[in-house]
Amino acid sequence: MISSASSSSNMEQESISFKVILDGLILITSYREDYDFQQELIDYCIRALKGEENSINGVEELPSLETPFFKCFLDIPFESFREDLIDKWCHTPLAAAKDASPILKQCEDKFKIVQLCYYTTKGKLGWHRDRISGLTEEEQAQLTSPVVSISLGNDCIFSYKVNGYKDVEHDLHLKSGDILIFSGPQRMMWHTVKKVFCNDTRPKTLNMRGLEGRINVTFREGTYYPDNSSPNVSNTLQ
Ligand SMILES: O=C(O)CCC(=O)C(=O)O
Ligand SMILES: [Fe+2]
Repeated sequence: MISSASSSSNMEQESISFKVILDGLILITSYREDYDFQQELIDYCIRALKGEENSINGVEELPSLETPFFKCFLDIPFESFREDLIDKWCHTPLAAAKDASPILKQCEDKFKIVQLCYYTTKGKLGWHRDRISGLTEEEQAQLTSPVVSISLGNDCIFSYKVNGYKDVEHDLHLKSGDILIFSGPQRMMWHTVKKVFCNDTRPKTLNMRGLEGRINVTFREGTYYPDNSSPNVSNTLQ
């Protein structure tokens, strides 16, 4: 069952509205309409993706994954990402969501990594859970710390399963400016990016510097670790 709520904040966003999709799974939609706010993050991400952003590309050799349909920096240290953007896009929405979600409030924030991915309009991401490298299976299973995931540019279909890989799937249509938070009981849910829509789904006022696809930024506890236990999964991240 989906419940909606909103919360006031004294930051740039006057009111943050969100849907509690499930305990621990929250969708914030109120950043959608503020195009200047989105553009600032888009500009920063595109500079980083093109190797022009010193705070990210200048620090060290960052591992990246690249296919014709996908480019991803998996391992950006949290402290290298611009601090004001972390406040605006991670801490502020998370604090507002915590006010409405007691389960999220109980989850400890442990942000260490930013993952920045660009999907072309043919890009996809296979079914996976956001496991963290360096942890045992038991430790993975106990993860509850929030993952804050931002969509920018074209729309996509993000699908998830609540009770394991064999469960039924649910689709979410994510739009530019949406923030999805998963944590607590949903921290290890299976999820996928099924489809990225073509160019005309993004707001025309947003400038993607000629890129036609979608950007995803996630703030998370650790570096992604491939999910080898998934049966018949073609996972772009592996
Ligand atoms: O692009 C998205 O919305 C989700 C990406 C994702 O699941 C991941 O990078 O682990
Ligand atoms: Fe993921």
